[in-house]
Amino acid sequence: MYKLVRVEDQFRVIERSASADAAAINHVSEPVLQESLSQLWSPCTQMERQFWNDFVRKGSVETPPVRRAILESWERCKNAGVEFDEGKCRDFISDRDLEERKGLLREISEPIMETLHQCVRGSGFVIVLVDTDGYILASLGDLVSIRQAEKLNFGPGANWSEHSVGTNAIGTALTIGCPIEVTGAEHYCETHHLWTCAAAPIRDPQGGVVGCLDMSGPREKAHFHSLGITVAAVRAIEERLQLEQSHKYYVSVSKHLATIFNSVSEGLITIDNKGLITGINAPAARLLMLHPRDLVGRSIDDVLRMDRKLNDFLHGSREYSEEELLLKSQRTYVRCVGSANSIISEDGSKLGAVFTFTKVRQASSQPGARHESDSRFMFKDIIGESLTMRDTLEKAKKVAKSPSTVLILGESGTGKELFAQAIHNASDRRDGPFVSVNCGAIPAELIQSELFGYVEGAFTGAKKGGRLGKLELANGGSIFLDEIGDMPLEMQVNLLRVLEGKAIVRVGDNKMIPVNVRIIAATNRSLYDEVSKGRFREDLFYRLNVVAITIPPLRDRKGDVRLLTNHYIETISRKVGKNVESMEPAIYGVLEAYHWPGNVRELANAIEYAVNLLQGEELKLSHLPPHLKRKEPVRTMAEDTEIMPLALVEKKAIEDALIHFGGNITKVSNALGIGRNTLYDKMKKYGIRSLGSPHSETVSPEITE
Ligand SMILES: Nc1ncnc2c1ncn2[C@@H]1O[C@H](COP(=O)(O)OP(=O)(O)OP(=O)(O)O)[C@@H](O)[C@H]1O
Repeated sequence: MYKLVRVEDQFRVIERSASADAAAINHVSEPVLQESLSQLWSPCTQMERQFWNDFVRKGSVETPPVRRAILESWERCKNAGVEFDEGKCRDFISDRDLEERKGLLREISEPIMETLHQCVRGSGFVIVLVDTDGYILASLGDLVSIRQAEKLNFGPGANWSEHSVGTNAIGTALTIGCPIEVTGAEHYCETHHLWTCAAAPIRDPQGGVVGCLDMSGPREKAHFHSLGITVAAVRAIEERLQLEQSHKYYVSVSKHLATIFNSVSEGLITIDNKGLITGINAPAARLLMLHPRDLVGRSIDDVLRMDRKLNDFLHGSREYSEEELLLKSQRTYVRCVGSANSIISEDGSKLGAVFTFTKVRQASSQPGARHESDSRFMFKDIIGESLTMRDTLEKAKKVAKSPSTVLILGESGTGKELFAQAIHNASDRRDGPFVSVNCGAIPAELIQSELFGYVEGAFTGAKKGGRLGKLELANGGSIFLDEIGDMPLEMQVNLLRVLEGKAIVRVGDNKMIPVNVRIIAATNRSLYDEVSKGRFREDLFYRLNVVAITIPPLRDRKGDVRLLTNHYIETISRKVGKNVESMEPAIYGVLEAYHWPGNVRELANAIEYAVNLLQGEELKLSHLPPHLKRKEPVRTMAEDTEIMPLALVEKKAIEDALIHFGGNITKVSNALGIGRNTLYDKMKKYGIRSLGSPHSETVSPEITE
């Protein structure tokens, strides 16, 4: 196979093997070329030249006329000032420009050009691909044709449009937009009269001309099939272009779909008609606590245990819309609301299905319990820059990363739940559920089923199908047990079993169900106190008290009052649609002086009160709740002191010391200035239980001698 290569403005013939690369290129010797040329390329006959002669010399053609398309092309060439006695191309683009123009068209066309060349091999033809402007992008052919082409600069980078080199199949096909063959003296330039060429424009799928394919060779070899072969090759190129465009479109649609798929907050799973998972988005994978990588290609039946209705849908064609269901993967249970839709082909057959679901977020039918709360607070949402708050935040952030159980202590309204959410959201369980339960608000007789769930028929009034408990709902995430100090004693032992065995048994059942839940408990009571009074199990206390975080009351971090005030003025005024432009400076003083028994919650309420009273745009002292401005009555020592019988004072002193030293008898006796035996005697006398078992002083390593 031979090719033309351009060295500056000179073309040279090279030989290129079929598996050509640069190293396999040889220059062709001159005598070999000359011999081949004289054998094949002969001039036109007088007859053939007559019409051309008439036109270029006399300006018109007499009978018999040449083809109309040719004559029109000649007119265009004449008007464009093309020299008929020229024909050697002088218009080239740079190599860089050529490289840039090659692109997809050349990539697609080259194999087809090679096939075409194989078909006409030995007949002296050269196959040429040009772009839409007429610049040759690639050419290949037999030696003689390539040699002949070299004389005309008919090679890559040369412009073969009509206005550059006169009437020729390439330029004319591009101009008229349809296939054409131009032979001998039909060419406008005399030097082209030795040639015959057939060219057809190449169109993209939208019908625009993107280039042209040409087959040129010696005039005597003109064959009425040449144009047909060229057109067939062009169709093959056009089909490849169409395929390429479809592929591109498909890739772009897939990318769009993938983005939509992963942008929605709902869980989304797609399956094919055999039930194999074809896609699963990140929220779905998170809810099921599985990795998408492990799911695609697997049968949905192996991955999920679904309720019967969904199962019927996936294996039949029943509509399934916004129905509540329980999804079970090998790692978790999720109570969801889901819909499923079939993907139907044009012929009505089922191609697969799309299944969407969101986790149930509903208020509990039981007081004090939420099935699941939005764990939307993060550490960054906790306002406070006082030293104590900074220390507390520091500790909580460290704890968040560990898997340990956390006990949050603090007065009401200090932000215990806020911290619990922030800990969950900073832990590696952040993608799992956060379930909040207020143990103090659930009636004792209901707490068991609330936490552990129940099976169908467990008791009168039990729901059909049973119900999941909070611990199961929190599987894979965290459960926030608020007001843990209020949990009934008999329930505490069950919770202890969960902590020890990491499994639950639903009410009315005897099957152990493994659960993987991090417990974050909170209380505003002194659990030491509760333990010593026998109201809280000591063993549970130690299980929960692995890491304790105490949130300081607002009165101990006055520096944060101003920050919180500004925060609440901004958020509350936005919420109620008021505009607070300025504030009487004395407000801060009053707020900082107040003792805030209700902590941050009380402050938020006070600001809400003030903003609601606001008329105009300045927040005034008079808008604050009156009780904030009242001075605390100054009490005398005598008034302040509660008079108690001596025995009670002694009892209280022992209890307080036991709580203070966490039950450490030696420390307590030292602090009270009495011996250990005396301490035991007094504890017995006043009926004070030690924090340890009856036989040992303590049961916990944390409370030792
Ligand atoms: N440091 C803080 N920054 C911002 N908001 C806070 C902060 N502390 C508390 N809050 C807000 O105060 C309110 C009470 O907080 P939270 O419910 O967490 O308190 P709590 O200690 O759990 O109360 P309780 O013991 O009564 O259940 C919430 O609206 C919370 O967003």
